[in-house]
Amino acid sequence: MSAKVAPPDNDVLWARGLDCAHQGSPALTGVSIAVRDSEVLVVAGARGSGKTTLLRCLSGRLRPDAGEVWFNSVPLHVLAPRARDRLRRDRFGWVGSTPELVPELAAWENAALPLLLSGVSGRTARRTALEWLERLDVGDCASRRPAALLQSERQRVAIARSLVHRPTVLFADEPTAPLHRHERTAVLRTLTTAARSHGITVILTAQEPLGLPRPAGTAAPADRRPPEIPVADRVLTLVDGRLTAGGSLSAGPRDTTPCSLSA
Ligand SMILES: Nc1ncnc2c1ncn2[C@@H]1O[C@H](COP(=O)(O)OP(=O)(O)OP(=O)(O)O)[C@@H](O)[C@H]1O
Repeated sequence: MSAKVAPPDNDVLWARGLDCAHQGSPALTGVSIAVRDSEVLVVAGARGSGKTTLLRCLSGRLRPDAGEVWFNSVPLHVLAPRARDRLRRDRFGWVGSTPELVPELAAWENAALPLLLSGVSGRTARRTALEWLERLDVGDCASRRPAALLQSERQRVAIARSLVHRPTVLFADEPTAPLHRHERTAVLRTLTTAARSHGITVILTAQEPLGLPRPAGTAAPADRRPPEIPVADRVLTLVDGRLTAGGSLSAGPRDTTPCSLSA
């Protein structure tokens, strides 16, 4: 794979022509995407449309069969495994749709892991982890192990862990999937508000219709409209492994579709 052209300066993450197949079945075909610094981007799509595969390729977890992925001026697609792992540890955060916590560690230790692994002192790591657990309404779970927590509490701990080291980019793959419906908006709001206040770029996947903007002209009258919570600056849609909106790398006005989530 060639790596001759660096991405534009204002894009923190940039990919071109991504192809990725699982056991011969194409999951991504010719996907190009440019992610701006500090934006909250939703990648929407039906089940099996390729959202997880795209996030895994963009975050260096999975090497695409073809195409380029750049993080700032670093070509992730040709980076040696050790350098890629270090970059993922220090600059990226990941939270998936099921919480994967270390069973032997308390909630605060799980949340503090990215800091402890990068050499931050135990005391600072603990204090910072506790702040994030409080922010995610699981401060009182700090000393418990994952087995003693509800699934929704475990997921909040996993979200705290994904943000604790203030990553440059947070990859959030359907992060509210294990939560009850009434908890989802609050957690999404906490996640996106925290990311915005720390300048963290977020790429968030959602199944339709979650996260999609209301079609033009179909807004309910203001007095009957549920409260809307700003989630994303932009929404891109994947259909059968192809981006269908806003993913173009060509020059010109960018897609700036705002996105809200009805509570
Ligand atoms: N490890 C794998 N082995 C085989 N096929 C896979 C694997 N991972 C994904 N696929 C297939 O690749 C396609 C895209 O899957 P992917 O998980 O990226 O989609 P998705 O939009 O995230 O779906 P979901 O919302 O269900 O998580 C699907 O057809 C899926 O069945």
